[in-house]
Amino acid sequence: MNEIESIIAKHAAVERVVPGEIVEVTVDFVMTNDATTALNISIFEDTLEGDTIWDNEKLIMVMDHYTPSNTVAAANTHKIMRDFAKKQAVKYVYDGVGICHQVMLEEHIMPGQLIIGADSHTCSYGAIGALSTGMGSTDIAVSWLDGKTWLKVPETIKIILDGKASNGVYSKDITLKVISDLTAKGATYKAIVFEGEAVSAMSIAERMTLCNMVIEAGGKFAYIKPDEKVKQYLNSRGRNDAFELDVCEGGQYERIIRYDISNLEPQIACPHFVDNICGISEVLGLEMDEFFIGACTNGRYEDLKVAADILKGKKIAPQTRLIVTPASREIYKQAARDGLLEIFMDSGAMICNPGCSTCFGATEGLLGDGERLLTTANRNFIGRVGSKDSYIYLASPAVVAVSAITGKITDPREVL
Ligand SMILES: CC(C)[C@H](C(=O)O)[C@@H](O)C(=O)O
Ligand code: SF4
Repeated sequence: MNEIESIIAKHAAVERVVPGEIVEVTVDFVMTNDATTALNISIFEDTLEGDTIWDNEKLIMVMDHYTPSNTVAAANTHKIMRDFAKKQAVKYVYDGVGICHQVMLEEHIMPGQLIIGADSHTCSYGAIGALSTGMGSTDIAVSWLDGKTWLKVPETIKIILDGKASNGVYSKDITLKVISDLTAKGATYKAIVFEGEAVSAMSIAERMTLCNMVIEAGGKFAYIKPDEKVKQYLNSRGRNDAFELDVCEGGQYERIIRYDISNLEPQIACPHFVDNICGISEVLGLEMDEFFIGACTNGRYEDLKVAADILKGKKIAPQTRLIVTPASREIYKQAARDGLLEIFMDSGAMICNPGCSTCFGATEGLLGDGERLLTTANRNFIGRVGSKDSYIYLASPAVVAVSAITGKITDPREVL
């Protein structure tokens, strides 16, 4: 079995699984957020006539898409979540602490686990060697009954990233390039394993970026074999439990794709599809109205640091706005301690509280008619951030920061 199949087999308590087979698995955590928890609750209580959830330490609830509540509807949704959490004595409820995926990484996930979440970017936890995937509300509610769900064992694509990214090129550019080649449906219900020297060189933050966008090609799971960096990260977060490294000999892959990323240029996803991607040279000089640095793709400390180093002592272009939203409270605090927030504010940026923010377009930073946004998020669907007549471009934090200074798409390699 390969890495993916071996983790699934463990959770199905069987010796061996093969792609295409449907198995019942026990999950380690179920994560839900304020976008759909109220729906999960109504399915659990009304449709399934559920009484008590299977484990009050394994259902993790996060309020992040609409925090602090910006409408009465959002406040009522949060109230439903809080009432349910109280009734069920749910141990982990995070409100305003950060984006669900970042909070899960910081507080809960261990390599080798299997996690399902009511959010498509749940696939991010492959960054530290966990198998995780997003599911719809009914499947999530059913899992609350007994901590089990079903899966079709996916085929696995292995992507080997060789070479060393040049200055100004980051894991966001690599992930955009991979999505562009796979296309939006090219990896539907397939697992993607990343390996190679470029992956080994990546920080945990960069690996999160890489795994986060696998769903944009339809992927079921993303996975990077955990190494010493993962161990160090977990230790730094107080999680010292030993984890087994999966030794998978003779594993089968549906395809192996190899990249040499040494000559890759910064990539931009253009409206209105994530796989509508080009090299930055094709869109240089395109004027923008708004810039956003944040989201579960690129709102981590390392991302803010890259942006702050570029923005230090500089001002954003007149008649534009820059919104910076740290992905979690931990990141916010560290960015404050290290002076990053001051650099952003001095440049003219607005700093928002940890959460999905302008990525989801529910709380702040909405676009007006005809406006263009350059963002570090992962989706550029029509109308996602405000007006249906607006245009969203996806890029790395370095591209967004350097472009915020000029007001138009600019190549970070010019300044780095
Ligand atoms: C609202 C939520 C369920 C959704 C998702 O599943 O991804 C959101 O987080 C997004 O990024 O579009
Ligand atoms: S930051 Fe954006 S992509 Fe991530 S969970 Fe929130 S809305 Fe979804």
